[in-house]
Amino acid sequence: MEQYLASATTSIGKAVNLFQNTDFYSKALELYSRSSRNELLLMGGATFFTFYNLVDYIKSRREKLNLPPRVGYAFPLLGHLPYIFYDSNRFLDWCSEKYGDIYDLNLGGSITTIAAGRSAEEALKAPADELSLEEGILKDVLFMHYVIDPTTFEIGFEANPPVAKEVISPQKILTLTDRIIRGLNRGLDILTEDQDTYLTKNPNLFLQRWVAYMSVGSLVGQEVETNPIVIKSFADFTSDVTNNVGIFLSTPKSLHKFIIPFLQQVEWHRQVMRDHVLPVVRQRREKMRQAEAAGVPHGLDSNFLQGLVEYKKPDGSSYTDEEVAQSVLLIAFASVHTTSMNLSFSLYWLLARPDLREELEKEMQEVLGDGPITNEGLAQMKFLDQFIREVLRQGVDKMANAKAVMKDVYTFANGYQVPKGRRVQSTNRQLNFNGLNANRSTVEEMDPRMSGNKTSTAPGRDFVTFGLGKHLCPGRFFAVHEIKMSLITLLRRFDVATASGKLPTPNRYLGGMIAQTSDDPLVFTKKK
Ligand code: HEM
Repeated sequence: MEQYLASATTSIGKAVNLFQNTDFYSKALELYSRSSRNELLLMGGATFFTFYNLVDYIKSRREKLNLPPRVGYAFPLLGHLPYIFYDSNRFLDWCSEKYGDIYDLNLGGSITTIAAGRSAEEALKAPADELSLEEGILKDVLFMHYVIDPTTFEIGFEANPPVAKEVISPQKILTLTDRIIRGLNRGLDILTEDQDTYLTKNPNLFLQRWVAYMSVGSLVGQEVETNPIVIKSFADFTSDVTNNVGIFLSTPKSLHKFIIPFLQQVEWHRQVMRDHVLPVVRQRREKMRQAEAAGVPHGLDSNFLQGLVEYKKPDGSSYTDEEVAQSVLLIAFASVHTTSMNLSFSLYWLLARPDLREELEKEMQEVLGDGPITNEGLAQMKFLDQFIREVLRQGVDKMANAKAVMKDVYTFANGYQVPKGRRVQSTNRQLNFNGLNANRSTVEEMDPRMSGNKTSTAPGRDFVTFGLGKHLCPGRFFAVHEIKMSLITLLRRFDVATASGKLPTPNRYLGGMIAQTSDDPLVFTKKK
């Protein structure tokens, strides 16, 4: 044993020496000094995984499965993370070229299967009882089960998808246009404090809140569309959950229960739902009872909350008033961050590429002139749609949609097998850019015209931002509709610029893989 430890220590020592003599070492030091708190926590978390996953690693090597090839050249403890931090585009493109559509990476000791090409499509399309996003991201990474009870999760996965398909279908969203526009104008007035020049130091928070202003009326209902507390809860729920992720990842799971009471804002969100949404659910159900007794239609507006009020479980029963009210938090989770992030990407792309902004403004003038935003006008704005599709394609993670294997073994069509509990991630940016991360990876190369006649809500092999197959995002029509109207409204009402006066970098990558928006402060100056 001692001999083994001595030789292990010597090998680690050699590897460390080797590492210190490489170009990576100076890059790593530079990265460390530039990294944000979240990035460092992410790295810390990954290092902890080394120890957690040791048992799983040894077990999976012993199993007689047709495992995907393991990529070589891993560093001690950090595995392949240094390559991903340093140049994820080149590294992932090289992995695909050398190992094909499926391979295993060591991410700080945690073995993760990376699915590219056809295998990625397969992973994206897999049913949740085989590859589960709920287990792979929501529980494993975001620790959502600390804040969301099992029934609310059930509503999120069983009821929300069919309700969304019904209430925010491509046809139904056209009836929501005026309500969304009212909400976004109201939100803009409130958030810019009606000032002629407004500086936002935290643009992403600004955009999250703005998206909540425009969404609450259409998704929850007109009863709460101007309620500032519901809007704040709807806007902030996701960031209140995700802000704690780095801390959880860097702390052993056995200690989580001690830190939860100090970290979660979530009880406040639950109380808001009880105080402000529960009475709405009760009033609507009462109205429905009265209408049914009188044999007349209830006449209530169709929206997400109403869809859940009316939703019947497979056994014919309904969710309780309280369960329906709490599930609004999961609607906020699915809709606010995703939409505001892509709105943010869009805005920073327009700032980074004045030529694209000019082209969009030209189209706005030609189609809408000084008239109102209409569904007919939006349908004619081809460049806007091409631009948003391209922004959505650019804005995905390089290793994305982490799904946990739920069966004893998940077998891919090419015969490779992945054991239960292992996480499978798909190379979404590569997929979106025809198999190569390197494609259109600079700001200058971003090119909306490459979308041709493909639309921003139609998924495809080269457009997996909304997922693929059974779990394809049913909220995509609503999200794109909101982003389009927000951009037009913002450009019409304000001159938008970075406070620094510099061109921003629209896409950044946390840890080299997770897409992040710019956070350069913005100045909004009212147009006369
Ligand atoms: C740009 C904005 C959005 C993006 C990029 C996005 C992305 C996604 C993705 C990738 C999935 C598939 C997850 C999987 O593979 O299991 C998904 C599912 C889902 N999204 Fe979105 N989403 C957006 C906006 C919205 C909005 C606005 C809503 C609702 C108002 C929504 C509701 C849902 C629901 C309910 C599901 C689950 C579908 C299912 O499991 O069958 N999303 N979304």
